[in-house]
Formats: sequence, structure tokens, C-alpha cells
Amino acid sequence: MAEMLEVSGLTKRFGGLVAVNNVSFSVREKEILSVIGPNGAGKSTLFKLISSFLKPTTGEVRLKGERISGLAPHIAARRGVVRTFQETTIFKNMSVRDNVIIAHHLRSKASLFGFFLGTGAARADEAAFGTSADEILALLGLSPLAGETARNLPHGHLRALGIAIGLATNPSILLLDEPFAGMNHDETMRMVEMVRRLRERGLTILLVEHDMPAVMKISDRLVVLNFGQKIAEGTPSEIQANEKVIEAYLGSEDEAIGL
Ligand SMILES: Nc1ncnc2c1ncn2[C@@H]1O[C@H](COP(=O)(O)OP(=O)(O)OP(=O)(O)O)[C@@H](O)[C@H]1O
Repeated sequence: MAEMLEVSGLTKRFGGLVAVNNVSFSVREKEILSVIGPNGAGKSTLFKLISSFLKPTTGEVRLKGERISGLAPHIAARRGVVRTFQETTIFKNMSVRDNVIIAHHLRSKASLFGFFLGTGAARADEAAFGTSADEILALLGLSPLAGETARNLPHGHLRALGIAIGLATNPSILLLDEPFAGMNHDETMRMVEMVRRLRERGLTILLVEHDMPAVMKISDRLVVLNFGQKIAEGTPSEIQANEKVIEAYLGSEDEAIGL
């Protein structure tokens, strides 16, 4: 399988603290790879480095061979590294469908003004974007809620809408930041199914997550961080049997690794 994303020697220092320390790994095309690790291990920092929200102290990130580290986050997103949008970027007074249509417009800023002004060209765009939005909503099981105002959505569906908005920007790799956080069992299972469907559609997915049972179920491979360093990489069963990983989790206050 070809490599989609390559992380090489990535390091981030905050003053004297090395939050991410010389981390290297690759994400293969159409793979679901999860980054796990105890609290403070450096997961969020790594995620921000990959999505260009932070600049590395040293090291680099490449997407399909092209360097993306150091680019502004919106440029990295246009190249195809898309982080799921936080709930704050959802237009709460708009319908679910309009939120996804607007996200298509954000791909080409020029047409966004047209969308609000209702110009002819924008109407043509809107028809195409509407079709695409409907496909995305169907894929995520959100079609019955297409006309619902976003602010009325329950937590799980709101997060699914965040993913729909990310998909509308046509990513090569989708970065999911704790997609299961705060979800009950049923919502988590629905999200697991949803992420799997995205992969079946050819998407490459990198996620950071605390929910061990869900992460073990969903991932093809995992990368484990501890104190900023990569301590293991492998399949869920390899990781669950890895001595260094067990030790790192036993020494932390996090929940057990799900053995
Ligand atoms: N902007 C910053 N300035 C200074 N230190 C930071 C900054 N961001 C993170 N850190 C430190 O870097 C280390 C790694 O933090 P990070 O948030 O990446 O870990 P994490 O694995 O995501 O933790 P958690 O699971 O608790 O979210 C921590 O010691 C944290 O305090």
C-alpha cells in the first residue's frame, strides 16, 4: 500500500519541554491509524503539527511526497490534510444541509459571496454542491436530519455534522481529534461504523483517541506516544501485547489499555 502521509523526525519544544520528540511514522493509503498515549504524552501537539496549526521545531510532514509542514493551516487543508471541524465552526442557525453546502463553497472562496448574494453562477454551483452534500449526508446517516437546524442536533449527530463539513472540502486524509469523546456506548458504536464507511469509500484516516475499546476495534494500526516519544507501532493485537505500552499505561492514571 502506498504511503499517504509521512511524519519524519518531528520534534516540538515549548521552552525546555519537548512535547513531541523525534517522532516518525507513515500513514498508508486507505488506512485507519490511531495515535494513543497517556495524558500529556504529546498526542494533541502531534496532531497540531500534522494539521499545520503548529510549526515543528525540527522534522517534517509530507502528504503524497510533498512537504506540508510550515504551510498555513488553511493551505494544508486545501492540499488535503483536513482536521474535523470543531462544533464552533458549525453555523448553528442554519440547516444541516446548508452547513455542508457552505463547506463546499469554502473550497473556492470566490463563490461564497455569490452564495449569500444568490448570483446565477453561485446557483449553478449550489446545485452541484447540493448533490454532493446529499451524498455526504447519506453516507453519514444524516439524511433524515438534512432540514433540521444545526442547533437542535444531539451531541453525536453534531459531531457527525463536523465530519460532514470536513468531507465537503474533499480531503486526502481526515484527521479526527477524539471523535468518541463524551459519547455514550450507542453513539460510539455509530461513530465506529461511520469511520469504517469512510475508509471503505477510500479515505485515509488518522485519529487521536482516549477510548481504548473503540480505538482497538477501529484501527488498522496504532502509534503509541509516551513523554513525547514513539514507544510502539503496530496492529491492535501487537499493541495490546507490547510490554512498553502496558508499562506506560500502568504508570499513568488513564484507563487500562483494554486487555
Ligand atoms: N502551547 C504549549 N505551551 C507549553 N507547553 C505545552 C503547550 N502545549 C502542550 N504543552 C505541553 O506539552 C506536553 C504534551 O501535551 P499534549 O497536549 O500534546 O499531550 P496529550 O497527549 O494530547 O495530552 P492529553 O491526552 O491530556 O490531551 C504536556 O506536558 C503539555 O503541558
